[in-house]
Formats: sequence, structure tokens, C-alpha cells
Amino acid sequence: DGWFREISDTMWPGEAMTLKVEKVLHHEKSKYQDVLVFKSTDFGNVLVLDNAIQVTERDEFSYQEMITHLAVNSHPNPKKVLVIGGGDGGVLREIVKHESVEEAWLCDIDEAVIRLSKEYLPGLSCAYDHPKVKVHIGDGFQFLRDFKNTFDVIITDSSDPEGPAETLFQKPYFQLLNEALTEKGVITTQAESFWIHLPIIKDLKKACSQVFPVAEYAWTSIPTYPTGMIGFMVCSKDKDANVKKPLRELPEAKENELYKYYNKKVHEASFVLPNWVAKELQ
Ligand SMILES: NCCCN[C@H]1CC[C@H](NCCCN)CC1
Repeated sequence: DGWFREISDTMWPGEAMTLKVEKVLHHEKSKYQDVLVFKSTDFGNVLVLDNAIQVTERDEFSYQEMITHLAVNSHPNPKKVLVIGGGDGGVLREIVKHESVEEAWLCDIDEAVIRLSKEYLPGLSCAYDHPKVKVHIGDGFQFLRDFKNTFDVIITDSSDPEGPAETLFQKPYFQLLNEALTEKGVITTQAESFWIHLPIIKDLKKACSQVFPVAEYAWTSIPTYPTGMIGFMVCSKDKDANVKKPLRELPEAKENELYKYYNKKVHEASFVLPNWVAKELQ
């Protein structure tokens, strides 16, 4: 009937974001997942993996900016940054905005996502030909094994736990992240919505707290993800780090030029939680 429905009886039972489809642009079974790209009537081009909305051109900047700048601005002097996942390229686009960054690495398991983002999501994949960018196609979990004390910031921009990203939500992965980070290393991961996944967030915070001395949950407003918002776990190896305030601040004019969503006040506000969530995550 011309509508895409994001139905998942397991991950968001009884609710579904629906987007009106103008035209299906591409649909294939990659080596790892079902990949769909369609032109929506009101949200631009949309990338869907195994029936879960990954990005829409209209609101992706909220997620990409927050998952990136909450982490990069929580590190004193980030030079080497790694994205696990992020094949659409949006996080890479955000990373290269930081002057201090010398190398921006990306490791995604599925070449189809990168290929299709370059073709249908030019506003997201624009950083792939940036001189600081290095791309590796492979399993992030295996990739991390080869790097110790290397990255200042690692962003896990993965799909949902059901599917190829399953291992990226478990404790062994956080231990690998910890080892691949430098001394004051910082990570962010996609950490679900407190409207539907508070138990998962609680377990995730516990697992992260067993590996990192600092682990805090932040969130952002994004209309096309279930419940219209999504969270991030922000962790630091530095026990004295305060990730709730950016370590570096740009003049407002510069922030407005560089970012569409993120700024220093939004950074701090993103860690403010409703009473019942704060209680659960204590
Ligand atoms: N670079 C953009 C990829 C974004 N990852 C997505 C974040 C949302 C998720 N479903 C919503 C999860 C609902 N709790 C799919 C992967």
C-alpha cells in the first residue's frame, strides 16, 4: 500500500514506525543481511537493514552528531578515532570535523552498506574519500583483536543486537574495546531507548561499568527510531573523566557552522534523565 512498516515483534513489540514510500531504489540480500534503500515522500532516502531503519536523510544528523561528538569531545586530545560499523559513513563525516584527529578508521562487516551508501546517501558517505580516512571491511570483533593501546576514541555504530551486530553488545567486546584504547580512551555505543529497553540499558551499563571506571547513558531525539529517541553509552578509561561536560568548547558561531544538532548545552542536557530512568540506572 506504499508504506514501509518497521515491525519487530521481539525488539519493539506492538508498535511500528511507518514511512510513506515514493520509490524503492534498491533491494538485495548481502552476505550478512537484507539491504533495502527507498526514497520516502517526506524523509529523503532511507536505509533499512533486516527491516530495521538505520538512517533517513532527514533526521540522521541527530544520531550521527551525538554518538560522535559526545565521545570525541570527552577525550583531551583525540588523534586516532575508530568506528565499528557505521558503513553509511555519517559518523565518519562527523569525525573528520575535528582538527585534532589525524586518522579516522572505519571497520564494517558488510561492503554492501558502504557501496549502497555511496550510491544513494551522498550526504552521509561524503567523507569516504577524506585523506584522514582508512576503511577496513571485516568483523569489528576480529579487527579489534589486532590493535592494543591504539585508538583514543572508538565509536560502535552498529545495527541492533538481533543480526550481525549481536557480539557487539556483550562484555567480551567491551574488554576488547578497553584494550584497543589508549590511556584516557573514550567509547560510545548505541544504547537503545529507555521507553522500550530499560532492562537492556541497565545490563549494558553494568557490563560497561565492569570494564570502564566511567559509564554514563545519554540520549537524543530522533523521530524515525522506535519511540522517537535513542540512547548512547559513553565510557571513559580515565576514572577522573566527567563525560557529561565537553572538554573543549567551540564559539557558538563555529558550533552552528559545524553542527546541526550538537552543541555544548545539548551535550550536557543529553545526560539528564527522567526520574524513573535515573532510579533504574543508579
Ligand atoms: N549510522 C547510523 C546507524 C544507526 N544504527 C541504528 C540505530 C537504531 C537501531 N534501531 C533502533 C533501536 C531501537 N532501540 C538500528 C541501528
